[in-house]
Amino acid sequence: MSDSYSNDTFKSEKGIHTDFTEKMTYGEYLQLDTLLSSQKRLSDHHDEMLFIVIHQVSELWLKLIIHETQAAVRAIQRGELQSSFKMLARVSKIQSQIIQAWDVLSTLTPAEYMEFRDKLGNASGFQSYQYRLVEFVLGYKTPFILKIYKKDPELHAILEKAYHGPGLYDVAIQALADNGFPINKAILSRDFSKTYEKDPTVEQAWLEVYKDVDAYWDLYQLGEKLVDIEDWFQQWRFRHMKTVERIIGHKTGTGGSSGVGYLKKVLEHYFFPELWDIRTKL
Ligand code: HEM
Ligand SMILES: N[C@@H](CC(=O)c1ccccc1NC=O)C(=O)O
Repeated sequence: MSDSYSNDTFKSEKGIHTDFTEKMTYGEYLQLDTLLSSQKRLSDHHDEMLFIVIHQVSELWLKLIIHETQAAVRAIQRGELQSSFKMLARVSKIQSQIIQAWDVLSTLTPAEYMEFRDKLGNASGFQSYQYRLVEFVLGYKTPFILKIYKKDPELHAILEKAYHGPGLYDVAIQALADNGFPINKAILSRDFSKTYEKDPTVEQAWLEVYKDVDAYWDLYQLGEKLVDIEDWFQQWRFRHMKTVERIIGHKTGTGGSSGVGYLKKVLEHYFFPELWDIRTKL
């Protein structure tokens, strides 16, 4: 199945190109012309290349995270938990890979960054729509985010769809209900465009799953896959915050936020709260 938000196959009106693939080269298949001519520095500063490449690599990995997570949501909805585990495990591996990028970026000194920072204008990672799609599929819905994309109707529509759709945790909670756990009806039919807030029936269900993992092995595996993803996500947020502090200290962000202060605040958010709360109770 193709991505729900991007054009990801070589297609003509007749369908996927097969005649073309016979004589195709490595570079054509990977569209290296486009990919490798997309690193355009705005300054002639040597280190701006590092800055661009790190961001582009991160965006490519985000693309795969979205592809895998959206497919995992659909698999869980179909009750195919085993197949979702494979995709969610892949997501965690990508997350661990993305985090390594901070070590490379940390070789950029504050003085080097300041030599080209003013060229970035008001652009900021804050505007990364793929990052927002990941937050949305993980269930974090911040109302002011959609407004950023008002001037781009196509992008706005993609984000709006994800904003109003169920997140990974919503389908996991539905799986708990489908397996006989008494989940509050208001949670099952909740407005998905609101960030999830914890509920005692969901906590009770996860508690029972975690107390008897042999009886509920699949649901336990699902819970642990979600904990892995949240754990890595928080590590990414933390490394971003620390790398930013290391490079620009407490300067205000180009996106208009307080900078490090804002990034520390976001760290307080939990995606799957009950899965963390139960640790204290087990
Ligand atoms: C020198 C390197 C970097 C600096 C100084 C930096 C700084 C910042 C700052 C200050 C913010 C807060 C918003 C603002 O006011 O601009 C922010 C947000 C953000 N940055 Fe970076 N950043 C850097 C590298 C990266 C990289 C490599 C990525 C990877 C894609 C990234 C992705 C993001 C995202 C997604 C946000 C939004 C976070 C949220 O709203 O929770 N940043 N960054
Ligand atoms: N917000 C950063 C600028 C920045 O990092 C940035 C600028 C343009 C494209 C991507 C960026 N990366 C992440 O926020 C700053 O305040 O220096």
